[in-house]
Amino acid sequence: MDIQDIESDITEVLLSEEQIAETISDLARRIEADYGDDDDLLIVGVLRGAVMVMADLARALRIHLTMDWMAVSSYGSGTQSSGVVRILKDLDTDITGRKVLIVEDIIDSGLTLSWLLANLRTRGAESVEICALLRKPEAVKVELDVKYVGVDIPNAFVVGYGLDYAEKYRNLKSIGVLAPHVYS
Ligand SMILES: O=P(O)(O)OC[C@H]1O[C@H](OP(=O)(O)OP(=O)(O)O)[C@H](O)[C@@H]1O
Ligand code: HPA
Ligand SMILES: [Mg+2]
Repeated sequence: MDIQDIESDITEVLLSEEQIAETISDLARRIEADYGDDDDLLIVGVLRGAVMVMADLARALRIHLTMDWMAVSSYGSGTQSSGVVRILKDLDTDITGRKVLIVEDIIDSGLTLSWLLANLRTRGAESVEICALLRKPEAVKVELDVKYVGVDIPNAFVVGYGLDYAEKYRNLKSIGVLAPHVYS
């Protein structure tokens, strides 16, 4: 299978490579306006979906920061959240007194971030905020206090730029709606 075949599994491109870059840049400017060099900002990427957002957002931010990672999973290999969040890898950093910004690829049901936010807020950080590239307003099931959202998207299963279906498509440069023929 070559790249041409992968892209044919996308019915509609929601965000092109250029639109993703603009969105990340806008997020970075807003984050910079709220945090300065002295804030000792710790950005926490949520593996594995947020890898691309983390890599690009970190490079777009023109302030000092440190990076750490958590791995949680709630989706298994399907397209519906199980609602059961598992920690697969915890932080290596003690976040007591730190300013923490969780970086995510997508808020779908919101269950993953709701759980993660509650978990990190028990650890004595000065602040814990959320930055998500995408949000599906029609799919969100829980009230979630999200400080930075890139783009609101329709309630369709999307892939690319870190987002997967059964672990594939994370390497697409754009974000698009997965074609129904892929499910069957
Ligand atoms: O708002 P929710 O309905 O909770 O869905 C969002 C979460 O689901 C996906 O991760 P997943 O658990 O599939 O693991 P992955 O990041 O390794 O792809 C995505 O990367 C978010 O972390
Ligand atoms: O639309 C989605 N695509 C890929 N992974 C996801 N995890 C939650 N929602 C999605
Ligand atoms: Mg994820």
